[in-house]
Amino acid sequence: MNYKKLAIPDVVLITPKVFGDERGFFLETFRRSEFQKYCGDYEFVQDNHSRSAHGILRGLHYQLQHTQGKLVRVIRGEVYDVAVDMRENSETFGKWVGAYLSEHNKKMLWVPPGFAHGFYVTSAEAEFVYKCTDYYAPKYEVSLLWNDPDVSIEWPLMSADPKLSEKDKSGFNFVDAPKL
Ligand SMILES: Cc1cn([C@H]2C[C@H](O)[C@@H](COP(=O)(O)OP(=O)(O)O[C@H]3O[C@H](C)C(=O)[C@H](O)[C@H]3O)O2)c(=O)[nH]c1=O
Repeated sequence: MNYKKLAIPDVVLITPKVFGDERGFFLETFRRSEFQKYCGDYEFVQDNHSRSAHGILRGLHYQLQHTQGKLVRVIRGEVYDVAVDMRENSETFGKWVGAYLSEHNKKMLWVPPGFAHGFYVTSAEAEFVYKCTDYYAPKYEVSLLWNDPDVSIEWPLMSADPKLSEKDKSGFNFVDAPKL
């Protein structure tokens, strides 16, 4: 596996080694020893799986307590995945990074605790699977608006506006969003 620190160094893009043969392919999606060496000493306690249609944008979400680190990947289709640094004392506070994750590139993104996370579906459909370092805690969950002018994420929109949940439509602007 290759571990590449992005412009926000705590966010790591992971490219697995893919073993292809006449049957198909094999790859390791997680190896604790390597992950802890390059990303930190985290344990995962919950795995999630969601499917979304083209043009859906889920997020950006974070939890004020039980903050979750997420190791995310796409097993069908393609998304543009984004992390926003919500850690008030961080040098990259309010900054964002993004990466295309797809069934074809098989890349994974490590999004540490303290980040708002979301993705936009660029394929017809996308199946998104991820590991979390803490449990879902809805009473502590917050949505950051996808199009906040201060964060100014450059989403690769393929139509006027993405399709959002009601919760995400009423997310906080960055200036008003609770910080970590
Ligand atoms: C996240 C979550 C949701 N749910 C239930 C609650 C709702 O009844 C239903 C859909 O939840 P929600 O609309 O919050 O799902 P997403 O919009 O995909 O939320 C996720 O979106 C972005 C991309 C994230 O990074 C988070 O992991 C997560 O917030 O699943 C659970 O039971 N457990 C969970 O861990």
